[in-house]
Amino acid sequence: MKGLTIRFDQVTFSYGEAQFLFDATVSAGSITAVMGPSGSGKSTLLNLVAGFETPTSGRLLIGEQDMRDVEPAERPVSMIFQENNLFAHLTVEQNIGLGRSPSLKLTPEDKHAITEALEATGLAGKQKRLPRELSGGERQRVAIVRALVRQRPVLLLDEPFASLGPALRADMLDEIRALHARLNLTILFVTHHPEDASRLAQEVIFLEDGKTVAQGSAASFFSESGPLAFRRYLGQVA
Ligand SMILES: Nc1ncnc2c1ncn2[C@@H]1O[C@H](COP(=O)(O)OP(=O)(O)OP(=O)(O)O)[C@@H](O)[C@H]1O
Repeated sequence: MKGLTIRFDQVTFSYGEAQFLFDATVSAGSITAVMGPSGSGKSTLLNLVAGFETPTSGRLLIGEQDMRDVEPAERPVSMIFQENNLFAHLTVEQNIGLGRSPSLKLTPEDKHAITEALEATGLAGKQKRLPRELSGGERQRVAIVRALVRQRPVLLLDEPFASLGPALRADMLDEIRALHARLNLTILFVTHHPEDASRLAQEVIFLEDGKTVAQGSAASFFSESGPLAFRRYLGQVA
């Protein structure tokens, strides 16, 4: 699998009064943190990539393809949310199986891929459990496995580890990094935690008031010459 470039070419959108203008490029195979104050539009940006919302104007490209008429299910994208990623009445195995086949008609090849993914992520032995019989961290791990067996080149993470404690969050970030090294996906992740962004991200996109106001390497963002708006957000300058 190979990650794809995501391009926001003057993409506009609105929720009533809330107006958005996104202009940014996410390089193929990179890990990019999407940061900004609460309400600045981070989830909205991800929802546009996933196709849950449609731009009013401008173009959104994944790879070379304009996503205008491409349904969410057809997009080369998987998304993981903060919580409620899993169906409560389905087992771990079935929840992951949905990543391969929405009707759960699984081929031997699908089953093999699922078993392999369960083993690679330390979930082997738990495949018959229901989500409520797992810890919060394990549930998110199942959501990650389901996204991975889908084999889509773009992975969107909307604060997926926000409800986990710091040590577990750090472990999960390390897992994401390992998966990225193995699969070379394009990963776009929303976080409120600067330490998570500096731990995982190569690039940062910073939003304010519904706009992409700065973009650059994580190294430059977290240096003293980082964008002023970002440093203000971090509380490093008045
Ligand atoms: N479905 C919706 N209908 C109407 N307004 C919405 C909807 N979703 C989001 N908004 C508004 O759009 C703006 C941006 O919301 P969004 O969730 O993208 O921000 P965010 O940066 O992800 O915030 P947070 O960090 O708090 O999760 C907010 O003003 C929000 O109230």
